[in-house]
Amino acid sequence: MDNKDLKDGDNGGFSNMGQTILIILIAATVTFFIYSLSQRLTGNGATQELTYTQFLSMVDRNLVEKVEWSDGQITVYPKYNAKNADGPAESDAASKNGSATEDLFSGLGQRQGRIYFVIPVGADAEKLVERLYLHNVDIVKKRPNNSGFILQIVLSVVLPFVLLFWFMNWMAKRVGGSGGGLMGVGKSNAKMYMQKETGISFKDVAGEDEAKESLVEIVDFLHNPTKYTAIGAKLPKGALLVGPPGTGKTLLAKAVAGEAHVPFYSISGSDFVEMFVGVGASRVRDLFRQATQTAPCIIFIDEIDAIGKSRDNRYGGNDEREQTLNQLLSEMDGFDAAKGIMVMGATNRPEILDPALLRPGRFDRRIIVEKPDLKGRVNILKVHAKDVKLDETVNFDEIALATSGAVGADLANMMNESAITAVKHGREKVSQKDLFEAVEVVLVGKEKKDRILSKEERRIVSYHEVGHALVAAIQKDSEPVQKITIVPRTMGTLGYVMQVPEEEKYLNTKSELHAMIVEFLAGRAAEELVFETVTTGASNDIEKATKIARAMVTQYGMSKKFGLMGLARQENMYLGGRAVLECGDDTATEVDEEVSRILKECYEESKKILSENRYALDEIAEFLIEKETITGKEFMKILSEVKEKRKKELAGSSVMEKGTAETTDVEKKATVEENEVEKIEVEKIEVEKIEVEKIEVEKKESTAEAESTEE
Ligand SMILES: Nc1ncnc2c1ncn2[C@@H]1O[C@H](COP(=O)(O)OP(=O)(O)OP(=O)(O)O)[C@@H](O)[C@H]1O
Ligand SMILES: [Zn+2]
Repeated sequence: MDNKDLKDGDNGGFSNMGQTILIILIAATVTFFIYSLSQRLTGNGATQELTYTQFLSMVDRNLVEKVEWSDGQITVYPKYNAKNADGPAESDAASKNGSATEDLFSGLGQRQGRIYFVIPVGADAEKLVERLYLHNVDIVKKRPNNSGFILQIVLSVVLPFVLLFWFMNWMAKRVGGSGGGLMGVGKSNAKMYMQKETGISFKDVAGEDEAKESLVEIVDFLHNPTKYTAIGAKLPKGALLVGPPGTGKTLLAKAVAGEAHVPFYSISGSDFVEMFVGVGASRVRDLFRQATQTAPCIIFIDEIDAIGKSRDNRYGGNDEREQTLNQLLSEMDGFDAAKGIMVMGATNRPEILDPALLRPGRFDRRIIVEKPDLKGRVNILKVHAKDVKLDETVNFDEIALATSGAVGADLANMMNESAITAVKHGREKVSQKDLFEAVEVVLVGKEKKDRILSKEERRIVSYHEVGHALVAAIQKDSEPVQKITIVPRTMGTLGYVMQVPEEEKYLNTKSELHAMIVEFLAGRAAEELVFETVTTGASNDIEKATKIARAMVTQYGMSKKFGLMGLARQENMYLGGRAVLECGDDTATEVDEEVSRILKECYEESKKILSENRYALDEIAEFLIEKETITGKEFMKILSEVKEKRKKELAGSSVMEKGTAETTDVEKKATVEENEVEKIEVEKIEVEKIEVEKIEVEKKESTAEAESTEE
């Protein structure tokens, strides 16, 4: 610790010394330069001295137009082009004289009218006036004028300092911005930025009502710290904003500063960690020193986990980072909260923070900033639509339904994309269609028109996607299909099915999860069924299906084998991290077996649904190959037409017998399996019909989870 402090001091000392010398050198140069410039402008360049005798001689020769008389001196304005203008008499006089005045004049040429002379006034002022009258010289009596003098002062003294100040600021920014040259070492203002007024209020943050509620208190305390101290309350020093990326943590911190009308200091945790040992700590010190000067204020440290990682080395120790963290802790202990300094940190990995950071008197308030729910998303869209022109088709509820899981940053992005799309199509207002297009752009990327698939590939992709859609349409617990497309997108998908829930779900039943897996695997099932071969296109589907199956077994207590036993710990919950198994090796093997069993079962179910509906699969897939994109409505229409046709065909042929036999077979198998599955099977035929109608009616309530599948 001591060692570190010494080092910091050295760093600071060196850079301060260097800076001082540099300042003096630059100031001297600039002063000299500007002084000589100002001399030229205001003085000798335009004014020449004349002896009194020379002046009298000029007057006598009628070469003077006007004099300005101000205390103690006379400024002489010679006649413009005096030599030629005043006729032969003067000319004669001049040539006869041949004096110094003459020389002076001849050198002045055309410019002489603009040159004036300063001479001290002699004692015989009265006589001089008489003489001037005699020669028709205008006399202007002037009050002493200081403007020239003031200008000179401004130019030679003030300006250099202004310039210097500006220059230093610029240097500091430049040096700091590039990661700290020698001069920037130890200066926190490099990457930190300060806003006197953020101009952001709680109104600009939508859908985070709980977070805002807890922050209102902080605003009040910044407004009026004495109210709290008077009663003996200990003021909070720090608050930690915790939540997934893009949920508006930075925005909330700015809103607190904006509401309280206090300055906002912002720095990112990763900026503290430099390659020079000691720099981070010195930055922290600097930051707090500056903040103390402008208290009340807010210090916002984004990604605080970069410095605040636990010091127990479990996550990899780092001397520099520990020093920085120690400095931060001691600064937080050191300042007087009554001054109104509030330190706000943001992180999406709260579990790795050093417990010391979370102790009372430090970041003892934890404010959870969640992903927005349906209502929150609607409100966020509204906030960002403030300056966007919308037409009457726009319905934010629909968009919000289609974007479950999206955070504020995504929605802000979508709003902007939709406006760009509208412009691209030459429209003046954003329509619902533009918004949906934007949703897709954000979720799966832009259309990739230059990717040409071979004919066979297009067929495979088409069957794969229709496989997903068909299973979704037929299963009881699936979400309605909004759109099917085989236009490749920039984020790697060759086609996808977009589905829209009818309402926001906060809980999933076991049978819904089961239906999801069946649906994810349906793409691959269609490939195998039709082409008798499989492709790499299902990798994403398989990953998602496996994740759900694993969670069912290890986290949701949904497997018969393990029942309610919790077998995994969620890591990085805000970053969508994996669940880490917490069990013995033998159990882990059994978990894998169980997961594999579920997947196999679901895959078989998928294949069964598709083979039972093979006629529909073929027809819709062919239609999609031709059209590239079909809407959910079109899809449902074809599906019911095809079914109708099929029914008639079957009624008139003996094929019916075979079909029935197949179904019965599979149903028998299902009975052995879990209850829900059985129920679904039995109900399926009636449900299918009802579902189709229901979905058609409710199609207007579209939107949602685009299910991107890698094919
Ligand atoms: N609740 C919200 N209301 C309105 N806009 C939001 C909201 N959340 C996010 N945004 C928009 O998203 C942008 C990014 O949000 P912000 O940077 O605050 O997120 P963050 O949680 O700090 O993310 P990160 O963890 O990546 O730093 C904001 O500038 C804002 O435009
Ligand atoms: Zn797929």
